Amino acid sequence: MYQHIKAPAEGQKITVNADFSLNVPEQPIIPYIEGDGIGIDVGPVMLKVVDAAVAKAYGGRRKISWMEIFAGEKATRLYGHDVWLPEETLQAVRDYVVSIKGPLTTPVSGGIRSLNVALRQQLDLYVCLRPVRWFAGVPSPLKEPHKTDMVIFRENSEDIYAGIEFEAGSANAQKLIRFLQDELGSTKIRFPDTSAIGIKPVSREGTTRLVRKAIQYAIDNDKPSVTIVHKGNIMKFTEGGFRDWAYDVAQQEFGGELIDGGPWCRVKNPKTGRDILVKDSIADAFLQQILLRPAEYSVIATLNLNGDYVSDALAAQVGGIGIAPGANMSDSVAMFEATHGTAPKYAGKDVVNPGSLILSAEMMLRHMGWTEAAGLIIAAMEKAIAAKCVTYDFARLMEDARQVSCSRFGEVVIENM
Ligand SMILES: NC(=O)C1=CN([C@@H]2O[C@H](COP(=O)(O)OP(=O)(O)OC[C@H]3O[C@@H](n4cnc5c(N)ncnc54)[C@H](OP(=O)(O)O)[C@@H]3O)[C@@H](O)[C@H]2O)C=CC1
Ligand SMILES: O=C(O)CCC(=O)C(=O)O
Ligand SMILES: [Mg+2]
Repeated sequence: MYQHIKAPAEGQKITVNADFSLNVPEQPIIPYIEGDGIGIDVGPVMLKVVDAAVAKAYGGRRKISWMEIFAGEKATRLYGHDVWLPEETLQAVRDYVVSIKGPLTTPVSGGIRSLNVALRQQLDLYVCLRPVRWFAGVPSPLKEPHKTDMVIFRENSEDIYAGIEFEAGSANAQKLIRFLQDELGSTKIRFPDTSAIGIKPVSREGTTRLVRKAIQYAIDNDKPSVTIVHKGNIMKFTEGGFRDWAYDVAQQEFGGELIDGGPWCRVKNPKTGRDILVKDSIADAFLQQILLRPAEYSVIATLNLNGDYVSDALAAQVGGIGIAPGANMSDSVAMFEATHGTAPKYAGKDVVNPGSLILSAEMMLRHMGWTEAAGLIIAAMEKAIAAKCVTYDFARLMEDARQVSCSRFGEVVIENM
């Protein structure tokens, strides 16, 4: 029994088999978190678009029973002023297997730690999957935006995001600094009295499970390459470890053969017989390569912070974070979410682009095997964009665009199904 979550009267849970495949009933219950800021704008539009696509694709045979669950500011209003991520929300995400969320606010400097990161860590959603591709007609700063077609596998459970940080001047920061100096011989902390300290855990286990998913994705989707993005020249044991362990996965688990003595290697795709090139790139150079030579990159495997930067940078190449979807996944549980944040200045104004959350829902439908409904959403969005009927973010970059509101864009997508 839940305290504030109301389970719908109709519908069943999605369940997971031992091999992690899903049993999806005809009327699955799917939990959703509305989110803070523009969550109130994009959330309802996404729900309407998905319902319309499912109705159109399956003529009433299939239907989603949405179940609102709570996090962020809305949770504090319901559960108490300090309850940002109620235990029953985590439980529902676990129990119902597939869910979707809007953005959640994280204050800078003080205040609560990220609820987004907490959801990922507490549910061990270790893959942050962010596909980036261009839709015809979307305004882009690139001359050839269609050449950007990548899928980011961002490690979602480790790195600087673990939140092991101590404030400058605090007793714990001082204790840790003294330990580093006295016990570990560190002489490199430039201003020990006024330093804040953060710890960056990166493990072989965390790297291996992420890279395994990335290479398997390349195999299943017939992709030409997997690029390991890291800053291992500077952070030798964390980011450098990530690179070395990633190559180990390619060789030891997928039979990768070294090219010219390595470390690049070639994995034979058992499904197609084609080669998958496994290579690496140092993160700063990678950020210029994706602008200058995007066609050379396909599947990207990277650490948590790099993945955060790279996903917004790549989104900009194909229209911005207003249209960039994503998912947080473990082997069994998947939580879909927009790549963008709460954009507070636009909250409640019905102006932002709901495309990112709609496309995250499209990924969700595909994950459930409801590919016909997913296909309808893609085709309808393409038509809306081709007709230049777009929200402000695209309209300001397009000639002769017809600017529409967030909710109207959703209606146009539905009309085009
Ligand atoms: N997963 C999550 O829940 C995430 C949460 N956040 C949180 O969100 C808050 C705000 O973060 P901030 O860094 O400002 O990043 P945001 O993504 O919220 O917004 C940055 C800018 O991106 C553009 N933008 C974002 N969403 C849309 C959209 N749907 N349609 C069109 N344009 C969009 C706007 O650009 P313009 O001004 O040019 O119109 C906006 O000002 C922070 O608390 C942060 O922690 C951030 C990222 C992810
Ligand atoms: O948790 C946050 O507030 C920001 C997260 C973020 O930027 C992301 O997941 O891309
Ligand atoms: Mg981000």
